[in-house]
Amino acid sequence: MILTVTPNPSLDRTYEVPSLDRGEVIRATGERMDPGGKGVNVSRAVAAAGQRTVAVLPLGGAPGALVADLLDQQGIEVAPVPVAGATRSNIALAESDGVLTKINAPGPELSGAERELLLETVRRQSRDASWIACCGSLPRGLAPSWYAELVARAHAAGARIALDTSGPALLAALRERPDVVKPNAEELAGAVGRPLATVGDAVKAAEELREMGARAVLASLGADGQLLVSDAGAWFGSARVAAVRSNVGAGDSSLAGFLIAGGNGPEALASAVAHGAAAVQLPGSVMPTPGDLDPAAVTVTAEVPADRVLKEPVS
Ligand SMILES: O=P(O)(O)OC[C@@]1(O)O[C@H](CO)[C@@H](O)[C@@H]1O
Repeated sequence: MILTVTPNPSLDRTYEVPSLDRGEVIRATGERMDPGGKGVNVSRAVAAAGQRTVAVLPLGGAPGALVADLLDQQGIEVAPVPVAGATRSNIALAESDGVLTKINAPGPELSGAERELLLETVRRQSRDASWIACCGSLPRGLAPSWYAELVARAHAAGARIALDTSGPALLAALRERPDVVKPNAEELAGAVGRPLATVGDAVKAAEELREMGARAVLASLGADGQLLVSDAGAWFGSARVAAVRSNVGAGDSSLAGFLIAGGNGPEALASAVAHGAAAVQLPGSVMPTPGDLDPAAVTVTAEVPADRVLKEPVS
């Protein structure tokens, strides 16, 4: 079973708009609502692959009830932590030329009792988890060291941890040696405090994260592909993609693909790349089913193209 922990879930609202004109009333041409938050999306992708998953998340207010309903409709097993504050709503504005602007709310503030209940729920649900995926930003009330504490507790209980977060929460958790961390290019650059211009720069940054404590680094480099750097070596994976529809949740789909395939080595990287490529070709944060995957379009190599200049460099 793959357990996911999303301390700051969201009701994801996507509005399709012709274009963004600041200061104007913009009429949306379409809208959709998805249960969101990075760990929630990982659970949706794991469930879409037919594997068992449980999603732990605080839920509160009317948006929280809607998230619970939407997850129920999708057949996702949830271990909810009831909280007094309302679950946030995150807005995505999708322009017809493919540009997507996202507004992520801070989320409710968790009280001391709610924080404890969240940790206790994770502990209770961890028993038959092969992996615990801890994902996304932290809501107010959780210190940047919260993920570090979670990783330490989960390791003590014998579980493996995948961590997808950024900034101080990522840096603080590294010292507890998470089994894999999954930064995107921006998060990787932020963690090492340097720009990334080439694939080789990303490999160096990933190695630095390993020196800081990560056992393995699965880095998503957007249109450029993905990197896996672990004690067994480094691999680079990429896929042919016909047309990008939405990259919301593509990183979460990749992480799910990686964990479903064992969470280690080039086969798991190939599965991560296949899941990420399938997700960007689906609308909103729709997660791919096995029928959406195209493994033949994926290439994984141990000959990392270090000199390749990134299409989307991070300055
Ligand atoms: O604010 P965070 O926690 O960093 O990210 C939240 C979020 O942007 O991540 C998911 C996509 O990865 C969305 O479902 C959700 O809205």
